Amino acid sequence: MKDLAYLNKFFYKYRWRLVPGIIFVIISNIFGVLPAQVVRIAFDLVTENISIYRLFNGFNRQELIYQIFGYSLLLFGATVLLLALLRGIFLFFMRQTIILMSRHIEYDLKNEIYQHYQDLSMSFYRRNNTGDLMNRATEDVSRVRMYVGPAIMYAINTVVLFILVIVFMVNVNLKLALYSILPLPILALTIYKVHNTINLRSERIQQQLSKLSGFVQETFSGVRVIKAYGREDEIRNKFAGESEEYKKTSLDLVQVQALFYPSMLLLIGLSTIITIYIGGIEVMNGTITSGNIAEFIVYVNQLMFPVMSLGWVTSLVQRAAASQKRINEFLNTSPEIVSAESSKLDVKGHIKFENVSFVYPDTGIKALDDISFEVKPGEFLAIIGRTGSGKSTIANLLLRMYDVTSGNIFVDGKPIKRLDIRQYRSQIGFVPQEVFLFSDTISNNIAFGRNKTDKEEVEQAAKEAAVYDNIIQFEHGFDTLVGERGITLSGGQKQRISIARALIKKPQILILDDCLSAVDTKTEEEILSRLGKNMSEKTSIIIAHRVSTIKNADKILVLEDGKIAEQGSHQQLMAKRGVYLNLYEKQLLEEQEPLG
Ligand SMILES: Nc1ncnc2c1ncn2[C@@H]1O[C@H](COP(=O)(O)OP(=O)(O)OP(=O)(O)O)[C@@H](O)[C@H]1O
Repeated sequence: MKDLAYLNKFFYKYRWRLVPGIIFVIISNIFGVLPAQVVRIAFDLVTENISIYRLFNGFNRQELIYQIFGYSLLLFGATVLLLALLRGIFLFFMRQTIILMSRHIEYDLKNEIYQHYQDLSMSFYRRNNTGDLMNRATEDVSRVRMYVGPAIMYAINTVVLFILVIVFMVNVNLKLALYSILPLPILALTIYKVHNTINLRSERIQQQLSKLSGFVQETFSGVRVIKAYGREDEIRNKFAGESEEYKKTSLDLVQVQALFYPSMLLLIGLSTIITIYIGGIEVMNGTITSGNIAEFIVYVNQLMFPVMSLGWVTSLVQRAAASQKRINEFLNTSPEIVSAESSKLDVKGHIKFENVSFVYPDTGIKALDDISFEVKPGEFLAIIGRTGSGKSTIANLLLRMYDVTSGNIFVDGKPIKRLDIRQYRSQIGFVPQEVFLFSDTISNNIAFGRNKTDKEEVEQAAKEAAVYDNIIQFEHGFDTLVGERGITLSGGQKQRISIARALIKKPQILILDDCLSAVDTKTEEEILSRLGKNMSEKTSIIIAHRVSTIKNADKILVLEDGKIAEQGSHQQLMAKRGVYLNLYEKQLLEEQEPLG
């Protein structure tokens, strides 16, 4: 429950909705209880008037009495209607204040979580899966909303109505009051238990549904592999199995729900019978009137809803507390990478790694071991090495996705930790190994890193990435949608669009992480020669597998198991006749083999 205390700040923020909301609840309940008294008076009037009417049997006054009687009944009916109308109006206001407040809190909380997610570092995203992140920001927030809205509203409603009704009941007759509310605690407890079972089973359905949709999503994304391997039947059977499980859990839920209403009606009926029975005895004893029985029946029925909601509210609060706990877990996670506040930053592009070692915190893998190198503005650094040798890790550290385990990284002579991270990253153009394009137009994908871009800039960037000719061949050109809602691009096209996205930023430091692998050698040369012109004053770092890509680099780092095996220019490394030459000769052989 203490987890829910986090939400108190929102109650304070929206106090001018909450306080009037509570007042409206009280007023609406007063109008809800008063009709019972009107019913009692009307009932007593009926019994009295019937005897008077009979007394005047045979007199012409009887007709007059009949008329007066009719008018008074009409008046009572109209009063009940008016009270119901007033109650309705205040119920409307109650919802307009409290439920509206809950929607505002839901909005604030979602934004707060999303904002916090964005500040968290890469290791957080490695530790937690996307489904879980999404659930906490959506599903859990919805549950919390049920607490700040409906649960609070019905809880106040229940308390107010209870106090009012019990006071009225006890005023009439204490004994009858005690008897008629006797089954209510059993009703509250039953509803609480049943609700818990319903929630438990609903959750199981929800889990099974997520499993089912996850399965369907994966099989549709991997439909090519399924078809190519002829596994349609197996997949269909697996789907049928999962669906069967879903059906079973759904049927379980229906079973409890089917029991819910009949058992509730039974308990309500029981209360009414007790009221009539005990009330009848009291009427015979002359302690109450028959109108009081009618009044009590209205009270008992009025109490049903709050009693039912008591069980419901309790389970809502419990679920909200569990959800808020999960939300707090993430909100209390502080970002591992903390940006330094600094004045305006103009990156020149001088990078220095000094004895840098790095161990991935989540796996404990030592990816870099005592790495030292330097790149000056205007230089072209290439990193080459076998898969898993630590090349992408250098890019990760340079972008400060992680902090080094030991050693130092300097940018323009300053430790990287002392830079304002946002300003620094805004001056880096990074093309990751795994291309990611948003489900948006090609133009918006290219312009992603800039606040404002014009058409010419986008086109220019596309030309520099040698993808312009491909794009204009599409029916909608730069407005072509890519991804799920649009066309599927080839691997090479995707890579080049993501290069254009980095180039449009006119970065001071450009990092290309093995992003020319799906591009043919001719296009690769075209891209590299344009880069050479554009990046003449700036720093370029290219991670590659092919020696041909990096031959013209000012400096080449050859990585082996996280260590620098060799470094120097192509000529220097060839002359060394070591790892680099070995790699070069192997690749040359591979290229010639198909010909030979
Ligand atoms: N996010 C991560 N969390 C934990 N370990 C990682 C992570 N990324 C990489 N590693 C590990 O660190 C080592 C170096 O990986 P890295 O991605 O830097 O290699 P690479 O040289 O870029 O390989 P490739 O050429 O295949 O892209 C590998 O052993 C890898 O398993």
